[in-house]
Amino acid sequence: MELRRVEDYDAMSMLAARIVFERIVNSERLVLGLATGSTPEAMYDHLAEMLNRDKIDLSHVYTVNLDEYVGLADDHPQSYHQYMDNLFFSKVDIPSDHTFLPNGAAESLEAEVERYELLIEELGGVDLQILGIGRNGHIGFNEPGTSFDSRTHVVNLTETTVNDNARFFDTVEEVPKQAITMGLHTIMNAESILLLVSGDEKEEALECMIDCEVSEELPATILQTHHDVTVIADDEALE
Ligand SMILES: N[C@@H]1[C@@H](O)[C@H](O)[C@@H](COP(=O)(O)O)O[C@@H]1O
Repeated sequence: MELRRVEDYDAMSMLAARIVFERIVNSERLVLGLATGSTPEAMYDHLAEMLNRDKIDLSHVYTVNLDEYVGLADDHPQSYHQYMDNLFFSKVDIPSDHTFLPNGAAESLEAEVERYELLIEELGGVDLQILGIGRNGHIGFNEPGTSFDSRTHVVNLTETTVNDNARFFDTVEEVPKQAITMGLHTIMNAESILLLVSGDEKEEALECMIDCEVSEELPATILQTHHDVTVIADDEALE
């Protein structure tokens, strides 16, 4: 695991954007695993700017997102579909049939998780996976206790996660209590992983991700066993 310490949120975002940019321009074909949440917001901004500035052709880029809330249609303002459209897809020229997220409004969630896992496999797997981390050490929406063997699945969100994500909704009651997420096995299959961590509220989760014994009670600790993880963390997250 390579740890790159940076001064603040913007330095983290800029470095992450540069790493993703380099991968895009140096690949003949690239499957990017994308994350949502507050952490990667500025990275998407910088990345879109770099790609547009240099008029980079993106016809070789495919994206698969980590997760989506259950019960929110694609056009729901708080869905991750909308997040990705607003923050990234609408600003860059990735072909629209190259971008994928789980469908949280699918009639059969069971069929949807199978479809999504197969889709990732058919794309040839993820080359570079962007990740954030939850305060309780979750990655994607894989809450403490999730099996390390998990593939894409439906999860019940913990109270901590529901409360943490309530800031994106008008009231905490509106936050969905379930989500579809790539599993820990799915995430570990990525060729490279880039984990972004910013702010003192993530300090404990980060410290544990690096130092605690690998355990399903702390999902992010599984990253200790991946062969190519780069962590970009800012001073506040490391103090
Ligand atoms: N499902 C997302 C994760 O993909 C994200 O990494 C994490 C941290 O979110 P934030 O970056 O907003 O702190 O929690 C959310 O619930």
